[in-house]
Amino acid sequence: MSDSEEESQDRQLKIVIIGDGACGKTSLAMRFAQESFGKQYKQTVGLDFFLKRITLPGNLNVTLQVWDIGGQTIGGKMLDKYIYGTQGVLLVYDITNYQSFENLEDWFSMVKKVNEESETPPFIALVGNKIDLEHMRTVKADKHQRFCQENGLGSFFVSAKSGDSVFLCFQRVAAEILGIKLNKAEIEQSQRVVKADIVNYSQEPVTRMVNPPRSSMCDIQ
Ligand SMILES: Nc1nc2c(ncn2[C@@H]2O[C@H](COP(=O)(O)OP(=O)(O)OP(=O)(O)O)[C@@H](O)[C@H]2O)c(=O)[nH]1
Repeated sequence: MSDSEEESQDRQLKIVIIGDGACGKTSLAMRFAQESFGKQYKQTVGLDFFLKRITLPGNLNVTLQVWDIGGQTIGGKMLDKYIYGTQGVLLVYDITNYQSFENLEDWFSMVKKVNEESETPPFIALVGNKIDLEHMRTVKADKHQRFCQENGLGSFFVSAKSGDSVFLCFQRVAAEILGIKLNKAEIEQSQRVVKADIVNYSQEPVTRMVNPPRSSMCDIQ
């Protein structure tokens, strides 16, 4: 196959990431596109772009154009322009921040409004981020599932910090947009194992523990 034939197989997909400030949108994009994570919070002003090429079953190369939209753009003039024409939307919230989940109604309304007259509406997924902080969860998983069922959304729980399910999320969204079914082996291959250091708390006599640790088995670092 010639180079030009190979290139012509590449598809470009636009995926926007929206949701409240500090829920982890930039971190998800960086984890997916650059395999990195930063603890420091730096607010996104306007938007940032990330590009990543992935291969879907059938040797289909797809370049994902990820639009990381700043949380402060809600209510601004530019948001509808950023969302317009997108094929995929990740509606992200922080599982430890209930307000970020509630506010998704507003983000979702904006997506629906922009696509009111679209013949090819985007594939939309609800993404609960920061699952490494499960012990601090304030948004129950059944609330998440109900929102997905009521609105026909894809559903993901991820951690930009540990990388858990991040690649899988983007891969499945791309596959859904293109109408490709991933088999079990392909899904399992994309699921990253969460690395956790075992912390042995049992060295301290139980009677001396004034503030017991939140988890007695392991901490996810
Ligand atoms: N523990 C944990 N922290 C995370 C995770 N994802 C993001 N963070 C932290 O949350 C803070 C906000 O992350 P960002 O990715 O900048 O959030 P954002 O949604 O892009 O924020 P805006 O730019 O304001 O829209 C940062 O301090 C990140 O390190 C995660 O999965 N787990």
